[in-house]
Amino acid sequence: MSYIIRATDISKKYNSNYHQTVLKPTQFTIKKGAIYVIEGKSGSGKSTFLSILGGMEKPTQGKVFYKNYSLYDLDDKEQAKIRGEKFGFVFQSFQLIPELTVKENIKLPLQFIDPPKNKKSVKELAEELGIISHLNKKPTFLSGGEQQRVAIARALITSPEVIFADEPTGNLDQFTSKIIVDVLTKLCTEQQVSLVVVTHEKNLFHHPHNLYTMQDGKLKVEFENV
Ligand SMILES: Nc1ncnc2c1ncn2[C@@H]1O[C@H](COP(=O)(O)OP(=O)(O)OP(=O)(O)O)[C@@H](O)[C@H]1O
Repeated sequence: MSYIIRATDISKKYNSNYHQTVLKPTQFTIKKGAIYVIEGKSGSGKSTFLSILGGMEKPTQGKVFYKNYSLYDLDDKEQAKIRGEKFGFVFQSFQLIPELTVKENIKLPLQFIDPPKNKKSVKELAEELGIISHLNKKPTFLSGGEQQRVAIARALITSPEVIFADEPTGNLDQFTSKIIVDVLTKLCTEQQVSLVVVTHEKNLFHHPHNLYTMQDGKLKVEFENV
């Protein structure tokens, strides 16, 4: 199989605002280890698109296939299993649990899934991400960039096949943003994890294999290499 995820003719209208087509009919394929960067203005539909691909928002029309499975035709439990075991998520707001230590935050997704094969240990990931000295601290004692590293470790701990990152540098200064993008793309490339990133700042990405712009719900291909 040449893809991990394939979306066919997906489009989206929200029930609360049915006259607006937030995502116009779109085809999209995610291949192993490839990097996809999607840029666009606020409100153009990027997060909606990412949520549909990541199994979090059912499209109004069209299908999303994870391998041979039509994701939204599976029952809730099966969908949750694929999201938990095969996908990782990184958000603008980090979404760490303040009451837990860094180590506990990183390990959290493992509680909900079958033990993954070839999993890296918390220590290995923390070393690669430069947060080893913070493992026993609570996240609020860390800088924004450090918290996002913790979130990246949490996304990678399950050995996912795809990471979906929604504005991962949206809360970070320019210098820290660059470091976060570099570490995220390096780890995904090394581990052959596909990466789909929504951003306002495409210039942070030096070597995306594929670049798109979203404009009023229409996805435009800038270039595709993989
Ligand atoms: N749950 C929802 N219900 C109704 N409308 C929504 C919902 N979520 C998003 N929208 C609308 O869909 C459009 C696209 O929103 P979306 O969040 O996908 O854009 P975006 O490009 O990611 O924006 P941003 O960069 O600000 O996050 C916007 O007009 C938004 O108001």
